[in-house]
Amino acid sequence: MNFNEYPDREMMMIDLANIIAGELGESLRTGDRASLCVPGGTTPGPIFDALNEVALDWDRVDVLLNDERWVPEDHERSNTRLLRQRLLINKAAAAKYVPLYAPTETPEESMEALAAGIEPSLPLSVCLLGMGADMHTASLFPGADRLEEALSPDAPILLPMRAPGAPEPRITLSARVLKDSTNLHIVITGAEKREALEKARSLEPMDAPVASVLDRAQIHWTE
Ligand SMILES: O=C(O)[C@H](O)[C@@H](O)[C@H](O)[C@H](O)COP(=O)(O)O
Repeated sequence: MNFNEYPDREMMMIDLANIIAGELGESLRTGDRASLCVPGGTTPGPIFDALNEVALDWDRVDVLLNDERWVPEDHERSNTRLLRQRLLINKAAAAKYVPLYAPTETPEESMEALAAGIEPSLPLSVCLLGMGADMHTASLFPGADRLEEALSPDAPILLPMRAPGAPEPRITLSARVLKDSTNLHIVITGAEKREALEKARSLEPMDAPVASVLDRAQIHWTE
């Protein structure tokens, strides 16, 4: 496991924004387009704040989420809302946003169309993941209804997911799509998550879904 520890949150978020920008720049040097896949939740906001100011050919970058909560875009729990407020602004406003949400009642109704929209952005050039203290990443939750399918090597791109730990239905990229990213990072903060990550190393992905990507990921941690 590639583990990077930082002296404080501010430094970690700025460093990570620079690392991500460098990797996107490298992908744009060798290809026509690059893709950046990011988590929602409460951790990544400051990374987005730094990243949206970076000079990059953003008009050649696809931006998408690891996972989305099935709520309207103006809902306070919408990850899309977070992206529109903090990442897809300033210089990064030129990026192409690839949605993981559509206004249908259930994720199942939109799954096929959303997956078709994502396919051209694969493999992901840069994927940043978060992690919960229950060892979930993206919406790959322990005990989730379609976890086994989402972890399988021939999983579809996208799956609906319902889990005891998630208050609303979710939609998530599958583990194989996350793992196939050219550059893969996990950002976590605090002692509880560090402990959970250590524990995940000796567990199976069905019990600790983040374990499915650990051998490919660089971990970034601070208190
Ligand atoms: O929609 C989401 O909730 C995420 O994409 C999810 O996988 C998140 O990264 C972790 O739950 C960590 O969340 P926090 O950063 O809020 O702890």
